[in-house]
Amino acid sequence: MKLLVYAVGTRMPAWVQTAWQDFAKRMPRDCALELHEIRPEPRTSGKTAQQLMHAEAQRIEAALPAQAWRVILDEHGRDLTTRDLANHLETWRGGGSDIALIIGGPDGLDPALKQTARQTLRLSSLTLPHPMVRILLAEQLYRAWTILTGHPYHRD
Ligand SMILES: C[S@@+](CC[C@H](N)C(=O)[O-])C[C@H]1O[C@@H](n2cnc3c(N)ncnc32)[C@H](O)[C@@H]1O
Repeated sequence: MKLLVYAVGTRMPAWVQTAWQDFAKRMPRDCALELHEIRPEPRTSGKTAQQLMHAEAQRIEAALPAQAWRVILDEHGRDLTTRDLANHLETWRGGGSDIALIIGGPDGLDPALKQTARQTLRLSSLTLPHPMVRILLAEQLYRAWTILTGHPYHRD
């Protein structure tokens, strides 16, 4: 099983890339964390937010593997604890499919794309900037894995 993160946004600052790598490289091969960046629609095109999100959704759809279990990251989703996330990770590992975790761009995600998700996760009740979401998600997935394996990184 792989954890495939599809995140709208390219050319991130070095600190974002460094933080991502720091957590991604800690994940074991059988739970690998991969980042797939989706090119954002230019914000100078005069398009509405709906049109921007629709264009980005088409790129996300084109990039997603057909069999992946889709999980949307959304501030409007259900709250969860890190232990809840560890339980999800355990279920995902048992399911066998790769997991596609989808993060929107500055305007969020197209409502039609959101409806295709099997699960929606909220990392916080705050609206987070999209570069921070990928880092926070990577850290929380690593933390969830350490809970499942009894690694001392996580302390209750
Ligand atoms: C700047 S936010 C977009 C905010 C937009 N108002 C919306 O309703 O989605 C960019 C992306 O980061 C993710 N995101 C932001 N805050 C989040 C949170 N608290 N939990 C989970 N994902 C979040 C979502 O995938 C969102 O599409």
